[in-house]
Amino acid sequence: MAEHEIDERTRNLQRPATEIIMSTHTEPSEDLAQERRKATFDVQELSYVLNEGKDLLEKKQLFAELLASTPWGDKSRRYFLDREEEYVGALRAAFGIWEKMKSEKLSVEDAMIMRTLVDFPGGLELHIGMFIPSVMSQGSPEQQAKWMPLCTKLNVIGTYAQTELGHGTFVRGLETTATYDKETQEFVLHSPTLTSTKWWPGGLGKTATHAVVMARLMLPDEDAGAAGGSREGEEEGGSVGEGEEEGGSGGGHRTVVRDYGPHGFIAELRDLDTHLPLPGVTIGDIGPKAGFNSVDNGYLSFDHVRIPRENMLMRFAKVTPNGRYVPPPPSNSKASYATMVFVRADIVKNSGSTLARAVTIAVRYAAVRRQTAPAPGERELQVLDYQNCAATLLPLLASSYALSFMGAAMMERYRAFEAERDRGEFGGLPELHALSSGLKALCTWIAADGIEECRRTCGGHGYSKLSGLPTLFQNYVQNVTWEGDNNVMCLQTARYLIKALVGVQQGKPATGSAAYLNQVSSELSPSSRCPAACSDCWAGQPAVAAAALRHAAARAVVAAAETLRSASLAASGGTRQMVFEGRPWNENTVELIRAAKAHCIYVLHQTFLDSIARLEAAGAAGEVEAAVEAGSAVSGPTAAVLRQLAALFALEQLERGGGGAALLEDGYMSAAQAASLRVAHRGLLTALRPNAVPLVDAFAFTDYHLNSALGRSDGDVYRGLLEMARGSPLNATQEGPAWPEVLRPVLAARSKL
Ligand SMILES: Cc1cc2nc3c(=O)[nH]c(=O)nc-3n(C[C@H](O)[C@H](O)[C@H](O)COP(=O)(O)OP(=O)(O)OC[C@H]3O[C@@H](n4cnc5c(N)ncnc54)[C@H](O)[C@@H]3O)c2cc1C
Repeated sequence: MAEHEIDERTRNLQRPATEIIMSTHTEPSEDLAQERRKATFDVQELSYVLNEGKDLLEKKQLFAELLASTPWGDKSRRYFLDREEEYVGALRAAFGIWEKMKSEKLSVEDAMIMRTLVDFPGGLELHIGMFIPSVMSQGSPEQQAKWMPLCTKLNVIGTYAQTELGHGTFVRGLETTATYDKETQEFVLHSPTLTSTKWWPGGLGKTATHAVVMARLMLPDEDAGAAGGSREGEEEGGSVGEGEEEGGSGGGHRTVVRDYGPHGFIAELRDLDTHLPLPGVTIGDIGPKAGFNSVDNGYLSFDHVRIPRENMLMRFAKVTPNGRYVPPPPSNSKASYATMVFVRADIVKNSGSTLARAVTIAVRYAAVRRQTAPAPGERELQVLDYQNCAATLLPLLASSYALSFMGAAMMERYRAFEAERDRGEFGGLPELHALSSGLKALCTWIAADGIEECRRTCGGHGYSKLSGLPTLFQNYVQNVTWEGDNNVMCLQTARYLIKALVGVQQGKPATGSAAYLNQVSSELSPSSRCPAACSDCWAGQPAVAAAALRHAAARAVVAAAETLRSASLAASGGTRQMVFEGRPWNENTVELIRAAKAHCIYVLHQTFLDSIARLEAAGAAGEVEAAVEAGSAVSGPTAAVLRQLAALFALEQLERGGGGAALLEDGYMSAAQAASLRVAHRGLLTALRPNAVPLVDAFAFTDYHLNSALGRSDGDVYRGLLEMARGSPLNATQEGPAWPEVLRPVLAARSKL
């Protein structure tokens, strides 16, 4: 930098101007410290609840320090990487964790914590998240014995290739085929159309050596061949395929095959020494995406590629050496439902912590960001004190708590189900499956939309990647699509709810989260009215808001069922039988999705209230200290704040989420009650404001995990921005990379003017 000397006269001239500025200047760190002094509850106590106890919380903090000191875990350049660097860096991080796991004998759970903290999704995601689980859940004992050691030693890297260019949601429509050759006891994998090209699988582009490929199983149909024709509509296969051998004439021989639908096959894609694609395999990266660019999502097609018979995953369905199909036992569908429930419960769990990260960043920043002095000479206001900012951030804070409690409850329910399953009981599975599907959708919608709202509330600095929010959103938003598009997920829940309602009407009680449908006739009777007598009731009596959400859910389910019933009339030939497919279903999906959402909102709120009651009851019992450290108890002041959050969550759904409008239309709520609900909502914003920063602190995210200039726990946001910006590759030289060849020639022209 050029020498810059300042003489004393210049300094003296300027000094009074600085004094004017400093008279109203504030230190962000001091603002944040001041916010923390306002807490009305024990932050640490709540941190233990949100982090599953003191031990786990301390472990996370220790891991964060350890990871920050590794070259592959260092995040200082994270926001400046180009695509290639991101891809390589994310893989290095994944291998780094894998090495640590071995060298320090860490558990899988520890490695998963590290993976969350490093927060660098890479080419190994699908190996861990889908390939290994597929081998474990769908592979026979022999297949597990063969593939698992290779997987855990990283001798092979796998992915899961289901989605194709032409099909995702409709799995039965996949076009990749696996045709059995009895003579060689091999399957021939083939992509017969452009649209059968596999598209999207993570790690497929440049990392994976193997994939579990979902392909339509085609077996020779001996009977049809002998008869010289095809047999349509038979049980297992569903449809019958018929084809001429490649080349047409082939000695005049015709192969007749039966289509048994999609099955999983392990296919080797790349040579293990050279990493080049094997003959007949076309493979590559699908290019840049809205986010998640450190992952090499890929494309793949097969040109008559042979794999051994043993590579079909055969824990359930089997193909014998002579090409006979052995169908899966009925327990197969239950097992695969159970796996889906687990994955979706995990997504629900992550939705809470992801939204909480965004809210932590935005609330801390809004508490130190000051704009607009109320009067000349006064300090500008913290933007969190503007009601519009509070009205955005505090309900999102409430949602992050609602989602976190829901995630913990879903996991608990899944574990309870596992115990039942081990006793051979599957009765609770349909309800759990329906619930996890709808909650997957609702929670990921709330989280994804919430992150973006947090970003907008941070003004200009929220648009900077250094805030952490753009990357968080870009990487998270895919959750509304993958593992089942959210609308399609809601439709699964709606189907369950309507069937449960029909069951109730036929005298079969609904159970679990849908049990409220048992009282649907009294709930929706003309005399059923909202009990809120004043605005204080909405905020202070949890049962009032809970009743309103329950009524909204019951009304939405009944409305969807009535719509479907009348649409079904024509399709069912006037029998009044519900039709759960085809036009009656497809032309009414808006009402059906609405019903699923209303149900899940009710469940989220109810779970929030139940969790608080349980924590408070444990806090009032003996052995409190141990229970608090285990994260299973809170004291009265903490429970009181949590109840305010639960109330705000409910009122937000009623006031802004559309639930209230439905209740007005229904006649359950009067115009006066709607007005008092609004007053109560605004009152809760004021009541929760002093605890805003303590409540985000309770999530106890480390600065390493947040990687945000705006979310720093010390509040020193402007220094944070400057420090991080200095790392920009554009700042590597003072004149910048365009100077020599682009800028200089243009600017040099000025001397010729
Ligand atoms: C980041 C990312 C990673 C992925 N990773 C993998 C992977 O590793 N392996 C893999 O195999 N796949 C992967 N996928 C693919 C993913 O699973 C699918 O994109 C997803 O299941 C949605 O299917 P689709 O793309 O066919 O959407 P579509 O089904 O085409 O959806 C388009 C629209 O139609 C609506 N719709 C579709 N069907 C219905 C219906 N029956 N009723 C009502 N509405 C309907 C949807 O709601 C949506 O609005 C990934 C996708 C993404 C974005």
